[in-house]
Amino acid sequence: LWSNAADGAVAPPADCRITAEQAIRLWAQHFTLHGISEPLLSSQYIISHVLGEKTVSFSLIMLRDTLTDRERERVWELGSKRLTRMPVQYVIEEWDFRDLNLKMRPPVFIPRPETEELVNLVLEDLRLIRGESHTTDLRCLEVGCGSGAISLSLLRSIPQLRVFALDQSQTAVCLTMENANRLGLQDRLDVHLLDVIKDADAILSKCNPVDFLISNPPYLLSQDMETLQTEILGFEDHSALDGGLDGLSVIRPILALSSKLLTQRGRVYLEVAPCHPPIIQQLIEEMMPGLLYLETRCDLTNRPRFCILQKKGEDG
Ligand SMILES: C[S@@+](CC[C@H](N)C(=O)[O-])C[C@H]1O[C@@H](n2cnc3c(N)ncnc32)[C@H](O)[C@@H]1O
Repeated sequence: LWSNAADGAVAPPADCRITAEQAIRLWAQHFTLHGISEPLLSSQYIISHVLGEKTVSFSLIMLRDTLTDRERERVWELGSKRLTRMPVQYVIEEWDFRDLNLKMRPPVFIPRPETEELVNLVLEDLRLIRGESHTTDLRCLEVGCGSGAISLSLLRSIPQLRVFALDQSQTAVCLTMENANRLGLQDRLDVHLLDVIKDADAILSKCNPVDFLISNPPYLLSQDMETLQTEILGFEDHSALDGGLDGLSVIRPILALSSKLLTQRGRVYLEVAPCHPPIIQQLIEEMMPGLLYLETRCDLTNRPRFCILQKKGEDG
């Protein structure tokens, strides 16, 4: 079953009858043998994808009988890609984020579960501030939109929302637009190729004012980059991850921009590293008189990962 093709990929077996369940087991074993992380899940995602099932409904594929020749070839083709340590999300070119199915393309950052928590937190906070009011329009800026996961989730959940999304990567900008078009959410979204460090004036002229700003910026300390998994280091855009010496190289300009862009009492929602909340709070209290540090929230594993800030009103 594992004869190697000339390019090192695993060749699909000829004349082999194999069920979906057997294929899952076989590939999970093969991944384990080659030190691939999450071998069983990788195998399940690939085979579900090839069979056109939603990534979550693994039990359904157990009911499937023998794979067709085409399906088997495709499984072997995608399995071979995973053997190169390519993340499974890039292998199957799709990933679910909350209730959205998004196209994935290397090296655009793969959305993580913590960011679903960030979106939930924002939706809950907006409900508390605005009540159930559906009449007033809302405007939001997302810095570093990647595949569009955050912006598109917010647009799907809030019908009165208009989003300005920006990213310094052309591939990310294109992928966000492609995902918006696939989901029919493009009419309330403007996506710009802009760098929050270099293009503050352009951002102010295109997106001003906004009711809230949201970002999952690159926040890893450069020294921690080398501890990342081969899957991440070898395939994902490093500028989506590396936040410089103190992890704040993109967060600082976001804060500076916020005080200029936000409407009175407008909010900033940030996903950050666990070491960042007290540093950001101090930065704001000492250097940014227009902003107020409201609170730190923890993720599901109880690590302090989200910061909520507010622009001060005229009365302070
Ligand atoms: C951690 S990823 C988040 C992507 C997406 N929001 C998500 O949560 O899946 C950070 C994103 O910020 C972008 N980025 C990094 N530096 C930036 C900068 N200076 N200006 C604008 N975007 C930046 C990266 O290209 C990347 O897409």
